[in-house]
Amino acid sequence: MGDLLLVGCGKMGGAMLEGWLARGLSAADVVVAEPVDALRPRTSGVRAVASTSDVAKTPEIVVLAVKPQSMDGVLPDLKRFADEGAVFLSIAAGKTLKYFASHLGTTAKVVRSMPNTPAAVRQGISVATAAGGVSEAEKNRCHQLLEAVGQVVWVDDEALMDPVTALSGSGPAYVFLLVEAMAAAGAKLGLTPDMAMQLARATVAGSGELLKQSSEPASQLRVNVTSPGGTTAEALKVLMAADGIQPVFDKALAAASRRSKELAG
Ligand SMILES: NC(=O)C1=CN([C@@H]2O[C@H](COP(=O)(O)OP(=O)(O)OC[C@H]3O[C@@H](n4cnc5c(N)ncnc54)[C@H](O)[C@@H]3O)[C@@H](O)[C@H]2O)C=CC1
Ligand SMILES: O=C(O)[C@@H]1CCC=N1
Repeated sequence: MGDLLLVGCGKMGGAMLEGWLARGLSAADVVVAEPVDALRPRTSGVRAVASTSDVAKTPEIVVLAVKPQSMDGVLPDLKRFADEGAVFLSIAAGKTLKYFASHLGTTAKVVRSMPNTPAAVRQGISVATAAGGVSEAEKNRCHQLLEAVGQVVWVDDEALMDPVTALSGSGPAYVFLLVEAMAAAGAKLGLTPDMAMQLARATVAGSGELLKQSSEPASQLRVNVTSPGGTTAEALKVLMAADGIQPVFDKALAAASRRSKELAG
């Protein structure tokens, strides 16, 4: 996949690095810039430095995995790599291609993407969009990096990245909250908290695997659980009421999408 500089080795950067190494990217081809000593990889053979200013050689690809709020601080030192033709793959929420052009130069080759944390177990999904100057071969290189940790979808319309971020980028958090909420509700009905959490966790994980393996749509998998006149139907009357789960998700995703736009900065 060529030589690569990973800027930021936190939750997402670290997960992606593991995926790349597992996929056969040579450790000798990766440099990680991460100011937090404890987060710098130690065992993989990857070279790690505290700051991008310690990196002299222009990498083929620079993966930007710092918080959107840290981006202004990292880009000035990286502009020298943009000037030398490096391709930038950003995973930062909100940060637009226009933003990168204003900091790295209008000819900078930038791909904006949005992965999600199931990348840590190579079950992620990323959506990506490329600036005009990025060649098909360069897009392919970015595709390979994202594909090492899950599925990849490309879009031409960058405006879709805000709803994408709200749905799949932030989405794992909604699913984990669902586990917490189901466990809490089970405990209120008399289960011990431990047992309620065990049941909720296994139910969501198992349902996810069923969804993954089945060719049936989610709506049919739901129907398959719902015996006429049975227990599920009673619960779904509550969840699918006009004031049930849909308006809550509508509001939640709209809020996340709005925040993604605000982070454009
Ligand atoms: N956590 C998630 O679920 C997802 C996060 N993202 C995006 O990924 C990016 C990283 O997010 P997380 O991994 O969650 O955050 P994080 O805080 O775990 O990782 C960011 C890392 O960047 C490092 N950093 C800060 N300044 C730096 C600098 N000057 N040079 C090099 N490294 C520096 C920090 O020490 C930290 O380890 C964000 O832009 C976020 O929007 C995208 C998709 C999902
Ligand atoms: O919460 C955030 O801003 C990041 C982007 C998507 C998931 N986590």
